[in-house]
Amino acid sequence: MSLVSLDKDRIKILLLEGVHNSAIEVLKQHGYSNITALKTSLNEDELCEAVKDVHFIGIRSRTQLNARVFKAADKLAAVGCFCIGTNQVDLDAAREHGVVVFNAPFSNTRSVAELVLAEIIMLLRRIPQKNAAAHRGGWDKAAKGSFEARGKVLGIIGYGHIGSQLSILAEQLGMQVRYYDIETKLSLGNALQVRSLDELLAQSDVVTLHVPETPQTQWMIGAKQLAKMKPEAVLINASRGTVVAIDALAEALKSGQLSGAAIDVFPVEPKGNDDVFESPLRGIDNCILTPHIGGSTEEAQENIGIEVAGKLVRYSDNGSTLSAVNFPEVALPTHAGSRRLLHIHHNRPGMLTRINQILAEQNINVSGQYLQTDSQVGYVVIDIETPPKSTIADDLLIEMRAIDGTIKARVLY
Ligand SMILES: NC(=O)C1=CN([C@@H]2O[C@H](COP(=O)(O)OP(=O)(O)OC[C@H]3O[C@@H](n4cnc5c(N)ncnc54)[C@H](O)[C@@H]3O)[C@@H](O)[C@H]2O)C=CC1
Ligand SMILES: O=C(O)CCC(=O)C(=O)O
Repeated sequence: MSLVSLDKDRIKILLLEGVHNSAIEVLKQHGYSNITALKTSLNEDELCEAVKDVHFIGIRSRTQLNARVFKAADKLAAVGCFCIGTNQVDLDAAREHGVVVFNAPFSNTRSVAELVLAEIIMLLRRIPQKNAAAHRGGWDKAAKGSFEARGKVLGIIGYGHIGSQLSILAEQLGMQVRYYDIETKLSLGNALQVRSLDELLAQSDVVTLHVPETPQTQWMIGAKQLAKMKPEAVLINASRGTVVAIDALAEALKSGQLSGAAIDVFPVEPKGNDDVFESPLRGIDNCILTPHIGGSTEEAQENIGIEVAGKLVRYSDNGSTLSAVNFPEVALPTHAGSRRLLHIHHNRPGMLTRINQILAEQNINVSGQYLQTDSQVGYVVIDIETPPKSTIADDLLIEMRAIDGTIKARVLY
């Protein structure tokens, strides 16, 4: 019996935060049946307990996978982020533990762009406050302060997959698009890139944020930036909760400095649907609050489930790391007729020599070898020809694990 490779039904998979059923279907189609799926995220202590025997974990944006969690997860091979953002994962800690992290870089982008487009119209027409008044028995039919989107300036911060799709949709409405991005970008349609954030804030009737969470984007919109926006402009944030200083925004909305806002993401978000949502923005009528649902459509979630589960399957079955966000990328053919060993190590001189020495000493016939490195990590995949039922791959693995500098080594099913 194999010592170190696992039959597929013993490979444990933990899915959190209501990952779509499409993911479970893909995993099952490929023979993975040992799946636990939970609707909520888990806190740090719960995670440290839950990940102990887990080989693959699937999360969305809420679950924080930090260094302590990776330390507790000694069997973990890969993380699937069933979303775009990977800021909730300590990617360096994952790599140091030989854990590959995947995400779904495009599948929910259209959903976010559509929601933002709808919010632009709602905010320019002052629908949030009129809606709130009507619910209280009020009747505010005045046109004052309500505008068409046509001809207005939309300022997009972050012209990536979401920002650029929104740009096209907004032009269909007759909006003039300006954007600010730290990179030089291809402007779509008639959009214009501006040179600074301040320039964008000063020109725009609507400002919308589509940047990742990074040290540079943290609190990039605070009281100072809000003061630079046009009087009565509106602000939309469906990127990350740490990008906008919420207290400053609440002030700007209450004082009428901004005419409205739509916020989908918050510095602290509830763990699951049953938890209470706390925010200084609660109760402010001219603010649309949504529970981080920019990407929550049936279409997006189904596609993300298929995409990320597919990446986990390819890594588990083949060792393929194509499109990993923290790891050297290797696209691998299937390995029918051979056993495949994976060796993940600190990128230092001599590692490949040591691995090949072991293979030579054992007189192993290598039918394929693949190596990819980044500044920190080396990833070697070796296909060997062995007689059926031979345990030679397992013996080799034990020797390879003993090489100084090894982070993780395994033999594939
Ligand atoms: N509310 C929701 O449910 C969702 C939120 N998101 C968030 O939206 C973000 C953006 O998504 P994508 O457009 O797909 O990402 P992307 O990576 O395609 O685009 C991000 C853009 O921001 C730019 N950027 C980075 N730092 C910047 C800075 N300091 N100033 C200006 N521009 C900067 C980049 O150069 C890039 O063009 C994600 O990172 C995620 O955090 C994504 C999907 C769903
Ligand atoms: O739908 C989710 O859980 C998170 C969406 C998101 O923020 C992302 O894809 O980065």
